[in-house]
Parts: sequence; structure tokens; C-alpha cells
Amino acid sequence: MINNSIAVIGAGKWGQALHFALSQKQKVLITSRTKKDIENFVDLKTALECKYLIIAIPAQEIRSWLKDNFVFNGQKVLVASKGIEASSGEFLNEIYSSFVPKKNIGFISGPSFATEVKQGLPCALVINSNSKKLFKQFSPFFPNFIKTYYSSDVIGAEVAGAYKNVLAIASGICEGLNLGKNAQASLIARGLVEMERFGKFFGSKKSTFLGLSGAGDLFLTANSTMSRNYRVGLGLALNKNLEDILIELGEVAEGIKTAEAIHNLSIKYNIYTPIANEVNLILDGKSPKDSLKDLLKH
Ligand SMILES: NC(=O)C1=CN([C@@H]2O[C@H](COP(=O)(O)OP(=O)(O)OC[C@H]3O[C@@H](n4cnc5c(N)ncnc54)[C@H](O)[C@@H]3O)[C@@H](O)[C@H]2O)C=CC1
Ligand SMILES: O=C(CO)COP(=O)(O)O
Repeated sequence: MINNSIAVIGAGKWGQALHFALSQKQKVLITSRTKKDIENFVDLKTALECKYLIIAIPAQEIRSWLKDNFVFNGQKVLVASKGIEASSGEFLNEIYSSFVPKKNIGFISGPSFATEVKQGLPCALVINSNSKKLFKQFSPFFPNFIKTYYSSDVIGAEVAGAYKNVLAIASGICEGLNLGKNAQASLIARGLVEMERFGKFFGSKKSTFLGLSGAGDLFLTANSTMSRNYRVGLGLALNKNLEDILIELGEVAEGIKTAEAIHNLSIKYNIYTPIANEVNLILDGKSPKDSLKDLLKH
């Protein structure tokens, strides 16, 4: 039996920040695999009885989590994750479509470091859904310091949110190699073109890439050491081992698996994705300096 309340599923950095933000206006429950000392923490069964769910678990874990835990009972779902499943190359909206009807689901995108949201600093986010009604239901839950926009371009928002993580790794490498601000700006600009081209193949709108979900989130993530993906890039440029980088990070960096997913999709569909492919090769052991040479070739 579902009741009228809201629950966040996943109490990592983003889940906790969204829980904090939405709790400004109403009571919001939160749950996670391991019990945490957070106000209104509940078990998963209680959370799943809520009408409104915000799911903030890493992209690569979603399919198995849904299979093992989720029973659709009329809930409205907001997906907070950003990534593409590497094992299948499927977008999150495709994975969720086996579990939740399209009119019941939306995807959050836009520039939003959890740390800043948790401090109540202002930002603007997009709720992407086939259903404007769903946007109108979730939007009032957001606090005054978050402005929400609606978009029906679910695939565009998904591609942008996932791709910018890969470009943030590339940008971190650029800084780690001390290539300068010109190089970094060139990389980010070409990255934006690249992710728009990739998105277009899957039916995304160009305008999505020029707005909050695309340029907005890319400029944020690819310019700051607050980004986990950017820090992965910095580590790679310093020839650190990926395993050590991830231990030091202690949190998810979605760009790693998403680079693999983009690489595979680009081969399958013959899409030109040079930066993402070089990031994928670097993650597989190629020297960042050799990648730079290859990217600069005429
Ligand atoms: N941290 C941020 O600033 C933002 C993160 N995101 C996205 O939100 C998603 C989650 O990121 P964070 O919360 O920051 O990561 P995190 O590493 O801080 O936390 C991940 C959470 O997922 C849980 N989890 C992992 N595997 C699970 C499984 N199999 N079943 C159930 N729970 C599982 C972990 O216990 C942890 O609580 C990612 O896709 C990320 O790209 C999106 C916007 C901002
Ligand atoms: O998506 C994010 C900000 O919008 C967070 O990026 P990172 O996962 O790289 O920290």
C-alpha cells in the first residue's frame, strides 16, 4: 500500500544532499544498504511504500538493484544517477522502462555538486520526463534555493549527464599534465560538440546540450577539483594506478564505466567520439601524453 510521502533511496553524497534539500519543505524519508545515522532514516520496505521516490544509486548498480528490490506499486520516480550501463550500453531510461511506466518516471540533470546543495547554495536543475504532470508533482518539493525547469528530452539529459563525467576525466588529465587553460577550454568546447553529436544519434535535442544539462553541467564538472571524475583525471595524469585513485576517492566516479559504454556504442553505431575513446584507452593503460598527441593530429 503506498502512502503520500517521499523517500530518497541511496544515502551516498547525492542522496543525502537531495534529502537535505527536499526536507526543507516537507518530511522526507531516506534509506540505504547500510544503516546510517540520518534523520528519518527508514528500512527499504518502508521507503518503497512511499508514492514519490528519488533513486540515487550508481548507474552500474541500478539494473540489479531494481531486479532484487523494486516492486512497482504506482510510485512516481525521479532518477538522480548519471551514467550509461557499460555491460549492455543501455541508457538508464531503457533499464528503468522494464520496471516503471514512462509516465511515472523523470530524470534529474544540471550542474549540482552535492556539497554545495547540502550547504543550501543556489542552483538550477532540470526534471526530464515524458510527463509534464510528473514535473509538476515533484517540482514543489524542491526548496527555494533550487530552481527547477522542465524538459521532455529525457535521452538528451541522460547523454549529457553521463558524457560530461567522461569529459571531466579528460579535463582533469589536461590540468594534471599542465597543458594550460587554452588546451582545457579547447577540450571542453570540443567535448561539448562531441557529446551533442553522440546524443543526436540517439534522438537528443541540440538545445539540451546548450542548457543546464549539457553546457551547464559540463562547465561545472570539467573545471573543478570538487568533481570526483575530474580528480580521477588528475590522478591518471600523475601516472597513479586507477585502483589507488579509486581507493583515495572513496566515492563513485561514473565517467570510468561510462567511457567504456560510449566507446562500445561508438563502435557499434559508427559515431565519432575521439575524446571519450582516448579517455577509455587511458583508463585501459594508454599514456595520457600519447593520447594528447593522437588528439592533436590533423
Ligand atoms: N555527488 C554529486 O555531486 C552528484 C552525483 N550524481 C550522481 O548520483 C549518483 C550517486 O552518486 P553519489 O551519491 O555522489 O555517490 P556515492 O559514492 O557518494 O554514493 C553511492 C551510494 O549508492 C549506494 N550503492 C552502491 N551500490 C549499491 C547497490 N548495489 N544497491 C544499493 N545501493 C548501492 C552506496 O551505498 C552509496 O550510498 C551517481 O550516478 C552520480 O553521478 C548526480 C549529481 C550530483
Ligand atoms: O554530477 C555532478 C555535478 O553535477 C557531480 O560530478 P562528479 O561525480 O564528477 O563529482
